[in-house]
Amino acid sequence: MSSFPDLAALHAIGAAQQPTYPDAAAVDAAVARLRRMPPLVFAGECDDLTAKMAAVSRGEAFLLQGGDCAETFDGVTAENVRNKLRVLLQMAVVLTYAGSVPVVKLGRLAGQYAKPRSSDLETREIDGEKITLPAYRGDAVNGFDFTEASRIPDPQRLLDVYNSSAATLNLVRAFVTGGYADLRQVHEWNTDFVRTSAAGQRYEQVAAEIDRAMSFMRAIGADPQELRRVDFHSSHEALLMEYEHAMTRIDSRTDEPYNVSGHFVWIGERTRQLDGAHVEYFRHIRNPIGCKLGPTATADDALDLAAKLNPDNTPGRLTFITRFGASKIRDGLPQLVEKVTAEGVNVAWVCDPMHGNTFESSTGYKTRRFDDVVDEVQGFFDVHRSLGTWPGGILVEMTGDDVTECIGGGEEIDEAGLAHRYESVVDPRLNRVQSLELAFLVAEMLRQA
Ligand SMILES: O=C[C@H](O)[C@H](O)COP(=O)(O)O
Ligand SMILES: C=C(OP(=O)(O)O)C(=O)O
Repeated sequence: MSSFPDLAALHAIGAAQQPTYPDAAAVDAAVARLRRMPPLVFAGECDDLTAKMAAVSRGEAFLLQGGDCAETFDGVTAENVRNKLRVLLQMAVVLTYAGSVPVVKLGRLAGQYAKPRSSDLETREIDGEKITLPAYRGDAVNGFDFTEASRIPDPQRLLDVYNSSAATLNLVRAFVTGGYADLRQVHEWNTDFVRTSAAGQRYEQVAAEIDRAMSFMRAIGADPQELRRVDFHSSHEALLMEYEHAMTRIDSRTDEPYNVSGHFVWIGERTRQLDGAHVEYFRHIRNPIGCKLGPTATADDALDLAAKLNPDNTPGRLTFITRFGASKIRDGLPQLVEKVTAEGVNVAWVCDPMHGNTFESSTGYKTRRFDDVVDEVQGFFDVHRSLGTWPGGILVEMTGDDVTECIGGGEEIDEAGLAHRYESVVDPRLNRVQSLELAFLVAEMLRQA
């Protein structure tokens, strides 16, 4: 493999979805500062996750990847991080217990601050006048406020991404190793609000069964450490060349480059061009990586990407995250899986049931139907079952709060109800009850798989 390219070489190739910074000297200063910062994750931890993803690709484990569509700097609070983690832990318990499968837990957090956009511009009508400004590209790039000043890309934000990710990851590490993720807390994660929902009551039954199993284990003198903590890793879309390149370090053990801003990083649907800068960057780093595949991806695209991103065919290195949309997955996915499998390519298949199912409600909100999300996951399981391959996991945009951003679910949120608490700055997330409901439905699919 050729040597790790410098930033200028990547830009010369052409990187899609990058901001245009007005002040090049300020960008250089931010990048130089980032290059001196300590890593947020260790290369050895990334290797551990690669081994876990290899188990996923072999059909021995299931991936649960979840978190906000776009993290915000204001959202870095203990309450917000804990709420998100709590729902992810609940979902993992449901999948592990009801689905009877080991679950690899991966937060879409501590780095998910940059967003690709369909359009470079956003137009709003204010006091009868149409105003057009640069689109919001995530807190890593510019501000959400709809003002000219706020929408100017500011490289100082790259340092804010580092600091916010460090704070989040620090708290997550404390939660998952410091007792909060102890399985004896399984009831505590079921907050009052969720407990009163149908999914919460179902969860309570699972929690009671786990309690009984643990009492039994204690009675026979077994109290394994694995019950007191969980392995939890971080992930984000590695979109911004300046940030991701500056956060890449040569591992002292192996002399290989690793992205040390997150354990798992992925290439988005809009930046997976085979000859583009993102694929070029990703082929050099040694982290476990993902690549989104949408409805326009062909089986040959998937094979070409696998050959370039994982030439040694290392198990666990590459995950294909498919995001077709509920109406397209049953027609589109089989040819990809069939050909990739026939060629003996090692990948984990993961379903993102969010990004192919977005539409604008009559009330003007970007939303998704809970039923479409479930239907896409069901289609994903159906396709894999018919081909004898393993449906390796799900990637969901979710939050630990009671937002009203997706339509449907047991709470029956309707289009009018979206206005009640719509907080996402880009795409709609499942709220905590919808997330738990989805976990029960997927556990059922897993049981049948
Ligand atoms: O999260 C994914 C993308 O960034 C998002 O769907 C793009 O949204 P847009 O079409 O509103 O730009
Ligand atoms: C942008 C995203 O998805 P996609 O690249 O699949 O559109 C995302 O997961 O945030």
